[in-house]
This record gives sequence, structure tokens and C-alpha cells, in this order.
Amino acid sequence: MSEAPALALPGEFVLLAGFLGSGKTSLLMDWLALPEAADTAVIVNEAGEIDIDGAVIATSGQLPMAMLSNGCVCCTLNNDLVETVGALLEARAESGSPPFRRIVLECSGLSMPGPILRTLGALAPLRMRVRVLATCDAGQAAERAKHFEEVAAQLAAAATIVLTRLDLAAPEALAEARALVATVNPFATLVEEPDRARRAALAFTAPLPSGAALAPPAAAALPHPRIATALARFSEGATLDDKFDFLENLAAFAGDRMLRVKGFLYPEAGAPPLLVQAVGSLFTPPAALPDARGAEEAVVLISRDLPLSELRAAFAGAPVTFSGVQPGRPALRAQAAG
Ligand SMILES: Nc1nc2c(ncn2[C@@H]2O[C@H](COP(=O)(O)OP(=O)(O)OP(=O)(O)O)[C@@H](O)[C@H]2O)c(=O)[nH]1
Repeated sequence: MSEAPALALPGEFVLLAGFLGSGKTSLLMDWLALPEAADTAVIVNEAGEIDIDGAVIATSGQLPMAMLSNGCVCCTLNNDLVETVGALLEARAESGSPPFRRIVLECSGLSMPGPILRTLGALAPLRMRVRVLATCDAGQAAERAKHFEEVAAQLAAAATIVLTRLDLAAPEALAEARALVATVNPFATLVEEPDRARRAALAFTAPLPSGAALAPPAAAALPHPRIATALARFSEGATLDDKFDFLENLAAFAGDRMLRVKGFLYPEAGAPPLLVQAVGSLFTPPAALPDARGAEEAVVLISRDLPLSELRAAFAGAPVTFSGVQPGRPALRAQAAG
């Protein structure tokens, strides 16, 4: 990064954290739709091999964007993130466009913010302010926090916590989510705003605590031993009904062990892919995503205590095969930056 000070530097680095399915991509999309989000660059880190968030975010138009794929960024402490930021800044400078106002890193839902912040220490010479923003699913966070230390770690690191999916939350669950935030991080600014555009604006512009400094990189974090990421691919000849049957059966079989389901299905050759997704066993209606044409047909499954062998045994007769996604060195796939 020695040439970095010669570049036009962005003011802010936004670390967007939050548990699986807690609404990070949606909050980011809501923000990117606002005029004040101009000159934002986005880096996406997906736990699964398929870049679904990237494909979704790319639908918001011309956006300087880069991917850190195939591994949760906090488990793969290395220079890729720093190199990615450098590449985005260089491409921006070459394009002659105005400097970025901010760079947003959407972390995978399993990321621990602490190790990422330590990695970012290498960016200290760029003197960006660091905004740690965490999404907190109003209906599910309290229950998730009982089982996953990542939830509390993400909330604890945040300067701003945004309650999301408010319209889906039962009043008791919402009260528990508020109590969780108050316990884990009473100093954070809490955004609880039903209107999604206002929610996004508040989230990305809430005042920052002064003096947030980056520390130098340190040791790697522990991986997430109980959590597994698998990829389901369908056999040739499997119909759309077969695929939806599989997803339904999977939800019934895995129950609350299934944390997140996300993927693309093609209804027929030549048609745009359908984005299918569930948080826990709650499915969102599938949506056609014409801009993602060409994406591989597969579904990412993120589960807890559900070994690949058990999945394979349970669906031995189904037209589907499973492969494991190893948290490894993230493969950097830079997209159009400029
Ligand atoms: N009803 C409702 N649905 C929402 C809201 N925010 C997000 N969702 C839905 O919740 C699901 C998960 O949202 P995402 O934005 O993909 O969550 P994420 O945190 O980026 O997910 P991962 O990247 O997989 O961790 C999607 O089906 C969204 O459409 C909301 O405010 N209301």
C-alpha cells in the first residue's frame, strides 16, 4: 500500500456486519438507492462459493464493486482485503471519477468483526474513519444469540446497531432484541426505524464516536466449528418442482439446524434465474433476477450441527448432490471498478 497516499482517499470505511440473514444486503441496497450514497464502493464477502449477494447488489446499477469469495473473511486473515481496497482506489483514480466517499465491506453473516478490524490495521495510513454497523434481526436475534457467539460479537463491535425485519418481528421478540442490544452494547447508537429508506439513511450517517483507530494486524481467529457451508447442485433432468420439493423437504428435515438457504434456480432454459432464499426455515417468495443471468444454478446451505454425510444420506434418492465449501483463502474476483 506504499503508493496509496498518492490516491484520492475515501473518507470512511464501513464494516457492515450482522448474522446470517439479518438484512445486511437489504440495508445496503436501501442505502445505495439514496442520492447521498453516491461515490460508494462495495466489497462483498460471502461464506458460500456462489456470489449471490454480489449479484443482488449489482442490480443497483453501475457500482464499483469487488468480491471476497469462498470463505468467511474473518477466518482467512491475509492481505486480500487490503489488496482489494488498494485495487478499488487505483481503478477509481485511473477512471478520473471523483474519489470515493466511502467503501462498504459487507461481511459474511458468520464474520467476527474483531479479526477484520485487525486486518484493516494495514489501512491505517489511508486515515479513513471506520464505521462498524451491525444489523440485528428484530425477530430472531435474541434466539440466535443463545446459540451463536457471532451474534453478540457483531453487535458488541458496532458503533451503530440497526434493527431490521421489523415488520416480521413479534412484539416479544422485538423486546428481547432490544434487551440483547442493551446488554451487549449499551453504547451503540440504536436505529429502530420502520421506514426502510429512512432506516438506511440513519444507519449510514449516524454520528461516529471520535477517535476510532485501527490497530495493527494480529493472530487469526478461531473458525466456526459447528457451522458448515454446503452447496447443493441439481442433477440434469431435475424439474423446477423437484427443486422446490427438495427445498421444502430440506426445511422440514433440518429444522432449526438450517440457518440460511440462498441460491439461484432456473425455471427454464433461457429464463432469468430465480433468487430463492430462507432465513432459518422461513422462505422469501422467489424473485426473478434478470441481471444474474449466467450465474450457476446451485443453492448455498449454511447449517449448524448438520454434517454433509447426514445431508447426503437424507437426500440419497433426490436429484441433488452436495459438496462442502471449505473456508479457505478467499478467491478475489474483482468486478468492474470505476
Ligand atoms: N419483510 C422484510 N424482509 C426483509 C427485510 N430486510 C430483509 N428482508 C428479507 O430477509 C432476507 C434476508 O435479507 P438479506 O438482506 O439477504 O440478509 P443478509 O444479512 O444480507 O444475508 P446473508 O448475506 O446471507 O447473511 C431476504 O429474504 C430479504 O428480502 C425487512 O425489513 N422486511
